[in-house]
Amino acid sequence: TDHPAHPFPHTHKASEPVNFPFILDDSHGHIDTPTIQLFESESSTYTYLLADKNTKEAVIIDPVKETLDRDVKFVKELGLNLKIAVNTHCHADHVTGTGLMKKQIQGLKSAISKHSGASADIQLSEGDNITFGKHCLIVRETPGHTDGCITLVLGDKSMAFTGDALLIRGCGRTDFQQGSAERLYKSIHEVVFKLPEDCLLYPAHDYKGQTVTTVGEERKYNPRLTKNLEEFVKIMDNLNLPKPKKIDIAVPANLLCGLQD
Ligand SMILES: N[C@@H](CCC(=O)N[C@@H](CSS)C(=O)NCC(=O)O)C(=O)O
Repeated sequence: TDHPAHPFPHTHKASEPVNFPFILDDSHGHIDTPTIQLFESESSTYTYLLADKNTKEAVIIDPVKETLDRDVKFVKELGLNLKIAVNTHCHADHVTGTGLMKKQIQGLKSAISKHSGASADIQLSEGDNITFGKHCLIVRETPGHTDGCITLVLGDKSMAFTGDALLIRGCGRTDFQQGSAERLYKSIHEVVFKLPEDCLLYPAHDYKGQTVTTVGEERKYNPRLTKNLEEFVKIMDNLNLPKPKKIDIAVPANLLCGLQD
């Protein structure tokens, strides 16, 4: 395919969120795993499409209802066999595109953590594998932003999709949906920060145009998670963020795969 290669090492210099597909660089050994990072601008959500180049089996992470047509078009244009649409948690700020996507793509199954309280074809638990071709995503439970938050780690640990647990130089808020700053701190330090230093981390959101980070960078520069637990809890208790605008629509809808009228 003629999608531009993602630059390595990344620089975080982009002033606008990347809104074009990229294929991972040969040197990272993933030339046969096309990975596409897509952006939904209203909720600043990243959706990821990963595929095995040979078998064309694919997985989509965190699709958004508003960008359903775009994502389905990508799947069709790339000739992918999209097997699983996985949500990293029950989102509070946007409605998932999973339920509607299932209606358009035959055989597509939805997946979410069993701790999310949401309905899906597959209820995921710690250590489960989501396979696509010769690749797999390993489910790691990273609660704290919500009870049912998961981080999806590529089998060789070269990249991980952190949902709202770890954001670039930030983290998910912990003031609703069973949020707990203590649990989030433990999840990040005991799961995400234990991944290899150069493991690429892809979040579910970014509000500043940043697209990717690494474990090493976040361990060193994350302004919240480099603090001790007590200071972290204080920071999280004082974020004073306004409630997500769509929370009252999004949460009930996402408990039903985004299909509530
Ligand atoms: N303004 C947005 C919501 C922004 C927000 O609260 N983001 C969440 C993740 S989506 S629930 C978050 O955890 N933010 C952490 C942070 O430090 O910004 C809207 O109205 O939807």
